Amino acid sequence: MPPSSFSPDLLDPTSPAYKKARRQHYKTTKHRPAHVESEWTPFRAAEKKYKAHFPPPDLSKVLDLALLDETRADEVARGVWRGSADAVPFKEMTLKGSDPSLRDKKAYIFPKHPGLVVLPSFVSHDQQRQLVRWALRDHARSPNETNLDTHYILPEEGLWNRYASLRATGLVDEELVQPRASTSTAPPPEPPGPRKLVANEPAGKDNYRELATTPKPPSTPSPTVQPTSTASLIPRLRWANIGWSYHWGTKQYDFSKGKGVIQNEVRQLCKNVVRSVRWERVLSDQCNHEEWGEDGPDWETWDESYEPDAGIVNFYQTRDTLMAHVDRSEICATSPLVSISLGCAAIFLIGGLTRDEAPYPIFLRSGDIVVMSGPACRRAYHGVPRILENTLPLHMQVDACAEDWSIYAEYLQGTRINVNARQVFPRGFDPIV
Ligand SMILES: O=C(O)CCC(=O)C(=O)O
Ligand SMILES: [Fe+2]
Repeated sequence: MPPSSFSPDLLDPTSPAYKKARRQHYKTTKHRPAHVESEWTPFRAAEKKYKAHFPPPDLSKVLDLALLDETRADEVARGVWRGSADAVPFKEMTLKGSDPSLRDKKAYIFPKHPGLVVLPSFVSHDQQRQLVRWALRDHARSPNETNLDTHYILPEEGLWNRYASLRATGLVDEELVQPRASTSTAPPPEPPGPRKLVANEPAGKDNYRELATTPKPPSTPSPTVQPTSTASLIPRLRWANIGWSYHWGTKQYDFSKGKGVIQNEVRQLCKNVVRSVRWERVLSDQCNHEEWGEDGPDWETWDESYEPDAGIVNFYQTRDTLMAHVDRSEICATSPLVSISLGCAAIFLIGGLTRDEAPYPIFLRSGDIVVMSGPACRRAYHGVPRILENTLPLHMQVDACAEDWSIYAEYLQGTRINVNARQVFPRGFDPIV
């Protein structure tokens, strides 16, 4: 896996690296039509801005909450990128709960985005490494579906475990993973690639039955995929499903596949996050009953009733992005979606109910958690236009821990992992499938 090619010199307009990148940029963009920019929605304009590799984006409008925490000063200073501590208005909150580690942690809420909560550095360094090991070694393998399963017959022990054992024997590029298409008679499908945008209808109690019974045809393997080495598939791992099976073709859950398990450590971490937030301060002025559904606001019960049962692990290489989208496949449109960042830092954009609202850009670093909750935030457009190069913190680097960490540290050099968990059904809803 090549480490990211970003040079810190690119942030200095007088450096030769910057001048070379500028020449290349002019060469590749000089034939682009000039009028398109004016047609972009505010969300699209923000995506374009932060995605750009040249000129490197100005991050002074990006909220960087790590700057408020002196224990992270070293983490901030080592990376070439940083945002600003006052880019957008926020309120700081203490956390609740008896665990002494919660005393030093904070939550941030945003008057313009009710239901959005950011908990910087919520996950301990040790737990960050545990989650990375879990994501790659234990989770991104059968029976859990990954983006690669459609097109490749993946090793029984899991792609990552096979890669680790091949590396140990020095044969890492020699073994080929076979395409699935040779064993299939299905019609040609779309080639493998990033997640596609599908305009799906928001799920809800009213259309649940219809959604649950809509046919969910299996995705078909690409006939053009070639036998590929295990090592070169590692950076192409893009997602792994958690819990209820998600059908990417229709952007609906496929309840007929049954309720998958959600690993206890992830479940407990998400539940601890939800229990530690003072919801009365986050959502008490969000009392419009209609928006919360027929049972009205239920945040008062979340300490006990929040139960994640689905989610995704996203694996991003430094050139990957996640386009603006709304997560509207869950029947419950208000219960918290808990999202954990690991590895390299990212820029997260969170907007409103349409792409016409300019989003807030927020720096997310390893260990940070974002919670999207309530009717406004759970249906808000959001995305990840940029993974920031050279931002792997010291505690995730090779020398951070036990010897077997080095393979993870090397992978993380140019990778961000996001683990997010959702509650699909509202409290008391009986999903007869
Ligand atoms: O990577 C992230 O921080 C966001 C992921 C996300 O929005 C999603 O998986 O739906
Ligand atoms: Fe999302």
